[in-house]
Parts: sequence; structure tokens; C-alpha cells
Amino acid sequence: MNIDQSKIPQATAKRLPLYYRFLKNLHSSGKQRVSSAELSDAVKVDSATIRRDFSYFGALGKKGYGYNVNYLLSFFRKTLDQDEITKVGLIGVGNLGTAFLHYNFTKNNNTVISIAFDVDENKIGTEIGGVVVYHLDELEQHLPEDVTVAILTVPAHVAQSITDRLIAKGIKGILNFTPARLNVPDEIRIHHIDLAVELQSLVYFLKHYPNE
Ligand SMILES: NC(=O)c1ccc[n+]([C@@H]2O[C@H](COP(=O)([O-])OP(=O)(O)OC[C@H]3O[C@@H](n4cnc5c(N)ncnc54)[C@H](O)[C@@H]3O)[C@@H](O)[C@H]2O)c1
Repeated sequence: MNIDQSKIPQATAKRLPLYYRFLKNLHSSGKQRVSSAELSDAVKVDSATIRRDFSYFGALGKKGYGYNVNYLLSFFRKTLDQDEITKVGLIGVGNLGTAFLHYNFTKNNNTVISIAFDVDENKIGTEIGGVVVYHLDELEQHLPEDVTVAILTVPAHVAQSITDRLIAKGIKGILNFTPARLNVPDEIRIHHIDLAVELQSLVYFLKHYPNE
């Protein structure tokens, strides 16, 4: 089935990796089908939302049967490009950046940080989690063309100028951990991650929806 991915709402698209991870576990434990209630329980998304999400993928689920795990898995693999490895560049090998290099997403999916940059001479030339750290001055020279995504874990005041250079070099998506609001052309995608906001939202939900 061909699915026009631009028709999948963003909120649904954001839940895909969550579903994918759980289905992969189910698959490796030998399960062939799963109900929306089971999924709901595991990924903590209500089952009406799951049914709506899955209807976008043409997975309608049958009453009393549930969803076919293999079908869903192959769909997610294609949609999330899990058959391809997405290479990621990391800029800023400090507290956060170092943690990401050690973690390097190996257990989750096929994204991998393949190169890192910093300006600290003590870090240049070292290898962290198997990834070599280059000087930012060498960004244009060393950032490979197949790296299309970057993670920004630098101080906020240098974030915009680095972003401009990354875009000039062909980066299409940036996961921004800095507090800086970045100006980018429309075709560049920025996801901004702020733990303080996430925590506040958690506290808000605990306070206002304590029983859900
Ligand atoms: N989003 C969040 O939830 C969250 C949480 C903590 C920190 N942060 C932010 O993430 C960023 C990194 O935090 P941290 O604790 O890892 O900081 P850090 O100071 O430990 O690391 C910053 C790194 O960037 C390097 N750097 C400085 N200027 C650079 C440049 N021009 N080019 C390349 N590298 C450069 C430094 O040498 C250092 O290694 C900060 O902007 C911080 O505010 C965000």
C-alpha cells in the first residue's frame, strides 16, 4: 500500500518511533498480533488515538484479532527509514554531547552519530564512543555529504552562526538542545528540545490530571 506521508499528522508521526520500538520487541518475542488495548497499555497512548493513528497507515485492525505485527513493522521500518542508516553530526562535545556520543542510539534504531565537532583543543582528535572529534574550523572540510542531520549541544551564543554553516553544508534537520531560537529557511526542519519545558509539562499533568 502506498501512503502519502504528507497526510500523516505531525502528532501521529511523532508517535511512530514509540510504536516501532514496542512492535520490534513484540516481534522478537514471537508475537504475531497485538490489540490496540495492549499497545495502549505498553506505550501509554489511549487506544482511540492508536486506532486513529493506525488508520493513517492503512492498518485498520480487525475486531477480535487486532493488528498484524509483521505488517505494522514493515510499514514502520519503511516510514521511519529504518532500512537505511541516517548519519548524524554532533556539534559541541560537552556534558550533553559526550553523553549522546556514548549512548549513540545503537539500541533504538538506525540513526548513528558518525562525526563530532568542538573547539576545545583537549577534545580535538579524541574518540568518544567510537566517534572522532574534529575542530569546528574543519566543519566544511570534514562534514560528509551523507550527514543530513545535526545535533546542537553548544553554548547558545554560538548556535546561530553554526546553524548557518551547517545549512550551507547541506544539513536538512537540526535537533537543537540550546536555548537559542534559530532562524532557518523554511525547508530546514528544527526540533527544539528543552528539558525544563518537558519537566514543567509533566508537573502540570500530574497536578491537573492525577488519575490518568
Ligand atoms: N535542552 C535541554 O534540555 C538542555 C539541558 C542542559 C543543557 N542544555 C544546553 O545544551 C548546551 C550544551 O550544554 P552542556 O551542559 O553540554 O554544555 P558544556 O559547556 O558542557 O558543552 C558545550 C561544548 O560546546 C563546545 N563549544 C563551545 N563553543 C563552540 C563552538 N563555537 N563550536 C563548537 N563547539 C563549541 C565547548 O567546548 C563544550 O565542549 C547549552 O546550550 C545548554 O544551555 C540544554
